Amino acid sequence: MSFTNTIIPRSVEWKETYIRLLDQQKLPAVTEYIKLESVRDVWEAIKALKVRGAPAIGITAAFGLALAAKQYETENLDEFHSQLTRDHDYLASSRPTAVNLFWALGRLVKSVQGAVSVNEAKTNLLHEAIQIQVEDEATCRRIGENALPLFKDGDSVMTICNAGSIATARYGTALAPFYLAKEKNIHLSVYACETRPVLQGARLTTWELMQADVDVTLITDNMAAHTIFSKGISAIIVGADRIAANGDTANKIGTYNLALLAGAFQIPFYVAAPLSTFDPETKSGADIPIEERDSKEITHFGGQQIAPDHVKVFNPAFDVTPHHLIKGIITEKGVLSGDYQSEIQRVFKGEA
Ligand SMILES: CSC[C@H]1O[C@H](OP(=O)(O)O)[C@H](O)[C@@H]1O
Repeated sequence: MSFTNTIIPRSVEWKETYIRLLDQQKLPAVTEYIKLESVRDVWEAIKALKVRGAPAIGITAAFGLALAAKQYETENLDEFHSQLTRDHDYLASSRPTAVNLFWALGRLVKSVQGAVSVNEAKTNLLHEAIQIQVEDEATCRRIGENALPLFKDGDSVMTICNAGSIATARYGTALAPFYLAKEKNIHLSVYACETRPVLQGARLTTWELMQADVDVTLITDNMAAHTIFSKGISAIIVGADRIAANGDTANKIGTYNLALLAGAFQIPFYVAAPLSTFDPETKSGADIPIEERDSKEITHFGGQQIAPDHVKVFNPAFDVTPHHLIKGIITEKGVLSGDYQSEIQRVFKGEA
């Protein structure tokens, strides 16, 4: 079965007067699409994780800024740029960790530099947003192609959160090799950590992989060590939200745990990410802002209170895996390994 049969729906689509969004908070029970008709709708959708995943956040924010600009009434270019800056900054405030958000918004702002009319600027913004989505789909497929040789037929591989098709334009990053393996009749078994508290693994990764008829088993996060031991997990592959200049990687909370377990069990720990998730301006993991989310994500489960009133809560949405725990960072340009600082510099100089 070819994944290109569009088995998995697109999470984000431009529809001229609105953005059509797959509401990822409703999955897997309900497949519902919502209309984002304003920059506020887009901000709220990103904040509430109705769309999530670094590349998908960047794509949605890009279409959000293009949609906002399309609604400006001014024909004055200075006023246009002033309103664009306001909405750029507003969208950039939706979530702090995934660098794709800022990277995509920055590409759009750059696309209007030199525009001689408001109309030309509006056209450039939309073309750039479309280009970001088109590029990301091709990038993710290449990540899958570069990742697949790292596994062999019959391997069992663990992952966390959802770095799948709906977290990107298509294919995903960490999940991309599983879709390509399916196309090539290579059998890989995936063990998906449920990923408390928002359950992207239980709700989204299993949902995606089952639709593509990829072998997937759901485990709770605290089962990871026993599963690696008892099921002979051969490798771990995860996505990323921001990769610092030295290779330190921010990803969903619980990723660091898996990296430590990979070291203890002496199995490879891979990060799969596009170059758009690298942030050479961030020197190390210590400099990556870690989003902290509402305590209700932890004190409530399925709408039921599961912890006492007024309990203290710490709810970081991400953690940082130090680069020395990462066997390889799989990108569209190939697999980076060893001295990540110089590898990343080499790739960003276009030497790859
Ligand atoms: C392909 S990037 C996916 C990345 O984003 C997720 O975070 P969130 O669901 O909060 O947006 C998680 O860190 C995934 O690895």
